[in-house]
Amino acid sequence: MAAANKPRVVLLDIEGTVCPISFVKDVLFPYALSALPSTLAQEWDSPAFSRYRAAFPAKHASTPAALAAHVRDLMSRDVKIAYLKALQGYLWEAGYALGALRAPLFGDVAPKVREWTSAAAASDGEGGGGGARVMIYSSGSVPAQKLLFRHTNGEPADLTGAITDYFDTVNAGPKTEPASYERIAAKYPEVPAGEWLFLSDNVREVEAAREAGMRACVVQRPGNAELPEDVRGRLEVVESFEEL
Ligand SMILES: CSCCC(=O)C(=O)COP(=O)(O)O
Ligand SMILES: [Mg+2]
Repeated sequence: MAAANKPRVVLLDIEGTVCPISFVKDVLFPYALSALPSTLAQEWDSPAFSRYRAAFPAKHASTPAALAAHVRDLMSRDVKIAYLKALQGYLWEAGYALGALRAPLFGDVAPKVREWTSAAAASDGEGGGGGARVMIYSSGSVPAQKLLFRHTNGEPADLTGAITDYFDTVNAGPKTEPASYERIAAKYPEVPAGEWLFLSDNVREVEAAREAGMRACVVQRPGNAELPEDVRGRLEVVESFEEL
């Protein structure tokens, strides 16, 4: 990337961008579904669990069976609604803690994140040295994002020390709306929107970030759906962070 194009903040999507979609669909989701029945049976009235239950619409949270059916329905349709995402994060906690879950980041991710952030630290975050702060914006809840980056397949496994901030649909808004990216950028008024780089597998998210004035690239990873034909002609597409 030419020096003039160096971002001061890199904002990363998770699923399909830093880790395979299959980790979410074939590992995280089944883990949550398998932990659900015992969690509902043992923790229904516990203070730790009841705040997740209380966030569900009352008609779907009247009994453990009703809530389980609603969660299964939402997950079968991959509905990215905040109360489901919060519950998933809670269900994954034990899996990460026990070592049953570990996030398989693509090989280029951790080295590039460390390159961006160590150069940013060396230049005091002011840019010019090729460094950038790294932040996350995912439909997964902020606690779920932190779990994922604390338990990666890397060595060391914990990448959270390199990540400055986390955004989800609760604190930023829907990922396909430009206003969400404006809200994120507004939290860091010292960095103009044009000096942010958003990376995502989702074309509509990339378009929304661009509408908000950010530079944004589509990340096309193994296992992602094929991109519509016109995308490569009108948007930047990368297959690895090494290209950045
Ligand atoms: C960080 S939690 C696991 C991922 C997840 O649940 C999800 O919905 C990911 O969506 P993304 O916006 O990162 O594509
Ligand atoms: Mg994604």
